[in-house]
Amino acid sequence: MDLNINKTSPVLTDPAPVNKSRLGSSFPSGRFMMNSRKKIPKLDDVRSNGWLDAMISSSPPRKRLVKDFNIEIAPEDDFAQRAWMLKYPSAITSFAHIAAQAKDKKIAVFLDYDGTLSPIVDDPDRAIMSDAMRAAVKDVAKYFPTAIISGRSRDKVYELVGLTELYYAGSHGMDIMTPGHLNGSPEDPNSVKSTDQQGEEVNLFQPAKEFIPVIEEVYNTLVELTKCIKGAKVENHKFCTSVHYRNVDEKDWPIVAQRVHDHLKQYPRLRLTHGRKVLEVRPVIEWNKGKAVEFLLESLGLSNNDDFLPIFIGDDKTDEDAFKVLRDSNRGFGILVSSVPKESNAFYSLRDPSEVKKFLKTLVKWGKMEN
Ligand SMILES: O=P(O)(O)OC[C@H]1O[C@H](O[C@H]2O[C@H](CO)[C@@H](O)[C@H](O)[C@H]2O)[C@H](O)[C@@H](O)[C@@H]1O
Repeated sequence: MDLNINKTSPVLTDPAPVNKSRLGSSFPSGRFMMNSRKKIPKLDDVRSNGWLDAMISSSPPRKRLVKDFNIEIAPEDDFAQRAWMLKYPSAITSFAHIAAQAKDKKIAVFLDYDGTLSPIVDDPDRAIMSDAMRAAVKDVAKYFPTAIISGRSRDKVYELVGLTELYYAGSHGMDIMTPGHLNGSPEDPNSVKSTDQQGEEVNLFQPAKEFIPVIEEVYNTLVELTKCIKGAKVENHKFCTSVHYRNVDEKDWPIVAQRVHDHLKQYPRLRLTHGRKVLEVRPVIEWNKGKAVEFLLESLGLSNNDDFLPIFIGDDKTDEDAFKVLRDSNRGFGILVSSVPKESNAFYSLRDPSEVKKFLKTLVKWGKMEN
């Protein structure tokens, strides 16, 4: 299949947020928000379409160190933080409320990886989960069906987590593995039988299968296009590809953005989304982490609202799709991992992976009492 025929711009579905304070930009933030009837805009200059601003604001500001006193202060004022915490209360201090919601139901746990189970670090290959976190996740899986849904490739996230007790979905949910005995969706052309690392029969659901060659092609070209930009790193996740700029000098960010945008103009069936200091190239298909949660709930037999309470814990924009599915369908809820105020479709919050671990341990204690 030729995905390379139309020479118009890639379709962007995530409008880039505008950070006016950093660049003094006055461009409207919704400029690239579009529906099928609207004309696809040209992406001629990343400065003028908000994407550069989005790159700058894509990671929470670091805490400021007051050198003389050796103390850290957060850039946000206390009042804003407290107001935000009222809107998104801590899942730890609200645990009694969560337990009350879960009464007579079985909890299903969905976890993001980067920034949730492992702290954000400069080198994506060194985003290692601590042994204590691994033990907490393993314990959770003893009491509750547990799945990891990551932007990374499924193989990579399995390698990092290393627990056989969990379900795994990689590439933002475009690669889902479920146990073979669950039958899968035999009629669905996106479903295939396979075997896992232990040789067990599994079902793979891969709704973006046809994009594998084009993602490979784009990955290879993006590696070439960014190889002379110091600090840039491109990852191939099989169904999507990421261009990291966390370690690129800020003055070179426009070059990264421009090269990625320019290259994608020739791929109308690919879109660009934005994570934490990373640009992500994804197929234009109606699939995301929210759809993956729905798929897993359905295929694992957990979709009856009266019996199951799904919880999704994540830190990034792509996790919002899952939070939204849970909020809109009024079943379960999202927990946003963030130490700074952010608008979210989640109901609760946790500050960082260490609080995620604490929450998971609390969940296990409660699970033990209930079982
Ligand atoms: O859905 P996730 O599991 O959260 O994956 C999202 C992206 O995570 C990784 O990048 C992020 O974490 C890196 C390690 O801490 C960090 O260096 C990078 O700046 C973050 O964007 C992963 O490398 C990406 O490919 C994933 O898409």
